[in-house]
Amino acid sequence: QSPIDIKTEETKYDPSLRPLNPNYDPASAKIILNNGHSTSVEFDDTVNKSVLTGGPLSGTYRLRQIHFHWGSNDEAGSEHAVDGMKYAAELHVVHWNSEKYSSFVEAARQSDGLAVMAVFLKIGECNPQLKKITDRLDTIRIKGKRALFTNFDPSCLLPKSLDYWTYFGSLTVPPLLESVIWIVLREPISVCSEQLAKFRSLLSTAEDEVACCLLRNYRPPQPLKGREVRRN
Ligand SMILES: COc1ccc(N2C[C@H](O)c3cc(S(N)(=O)=O)sc3S2(=O)=O)cc1
Ligand SMILES: [Zn+2]
Repeated sequence: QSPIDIKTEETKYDPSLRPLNPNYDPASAKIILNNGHSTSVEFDDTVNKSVLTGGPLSGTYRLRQIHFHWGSNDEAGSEHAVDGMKYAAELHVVHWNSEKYSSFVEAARQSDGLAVMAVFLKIGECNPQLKKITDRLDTIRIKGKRALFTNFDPSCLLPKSLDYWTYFGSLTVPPLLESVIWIVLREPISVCSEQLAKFRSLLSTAEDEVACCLLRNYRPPQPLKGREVRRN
């Protein structure tokens, strides 16, 4: 299950791991959405226009969506931890194995079906690339709201270094399917408190319900149960 606390001393260098090769077309971006549990940017995944190859992956994984996890304060919010330390937030870039499976839903049931790249958000400078997303959150405050959001390449949210840890895990949201090859980037990107506050102002409730803010949406670390965490 995922997330996990990555004990860096116990990770294993694997020379067979290749460089990550994200190749995204900004035209694939379609909408920005508040699904009540997070905010996501959904991409057109009907063709192999935006894909991730390389790293621990064999074959081509098609970009489906990106979304974020955060906490009620800047001290915690990430899902993965590094030597017990949590970051303020975490970005997930979700892909599915379009080479072996014909749909996302089918891929989500296979152990090699999904590949999620996780990027830590560390409190610091405001992030100008993230601003493109946080500036739109006031238009999708209510659960279920969506807005057009195109011409966006999620590579702009990746750190300089694409060095990573990788392990086999699960979705961190129900139905918690054990179908994810996790690729956790070692270098964080920056986010400022004001930007995080905008995520927390999203509502987990719909129009006809009593308003409730989406203050935190991270799952705590799960037991490793003998799994190996490799690094490139
Ligand atoms: C099978 O039912 C599903 C249908 C759709 C989804 N999605 C939406 C979720 O936000 C979500 C959360 C993921 S995380 N935190 O990376 O593990 S991945 C993901 S998703 O885009 O696949 C998940 C299961
Ligand atoms: Zn996630």
